[in-house]
Amino acid sequence: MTVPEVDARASECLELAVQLATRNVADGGGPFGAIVVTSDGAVHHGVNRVTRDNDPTAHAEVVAIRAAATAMRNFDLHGAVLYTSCEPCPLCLAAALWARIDRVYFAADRHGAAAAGFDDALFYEYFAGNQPELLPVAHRGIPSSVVPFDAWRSAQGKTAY
Ligand SMILES: Nc1nc2[nH]cnc2c(=O)[nH]1
Repeated sequence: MTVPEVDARASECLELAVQLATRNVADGGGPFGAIVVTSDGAVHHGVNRVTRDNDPTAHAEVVAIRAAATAMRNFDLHGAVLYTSCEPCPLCLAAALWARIDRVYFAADRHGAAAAGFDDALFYEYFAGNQPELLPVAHRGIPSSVVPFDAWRSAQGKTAY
């Protein structure tokens, strides 16, 4: 069942994300825009800044999540919604999970991104186990690997996340 007010808000927010994405292309950036609406109703913008900042992690969604967390002075964005011009890539989806965002709405999908030359769909294939050669990852369980976790478990006054 759909809730009309929620759906109206989603369309409006997605339109804004798409406008940010389009404007970002005119400004010399990638064609991605996102907003995070936090639990207090504030709207936090993000656009893709990868090439401008030489930061491969500066995807629109990540930039919006960082802006929201900074403004909220909290790494936990429980109660927030992410609206993005394009389906979050695995990096952006992981950022939303770590931020404890409640829900995600997207406009274009990974196949639209692929048609524009972006590897979002390919990286989903990697995580599905279908493209292992893209990035070989090896486990070497050296004995000291447990030391940081032991330190964490016994740390007093830590901030868990
Ligand atoms: N969803 C999304 N996919 C991307 N692929 C490359 N950059 C981006 C981005 O900023 N957002």
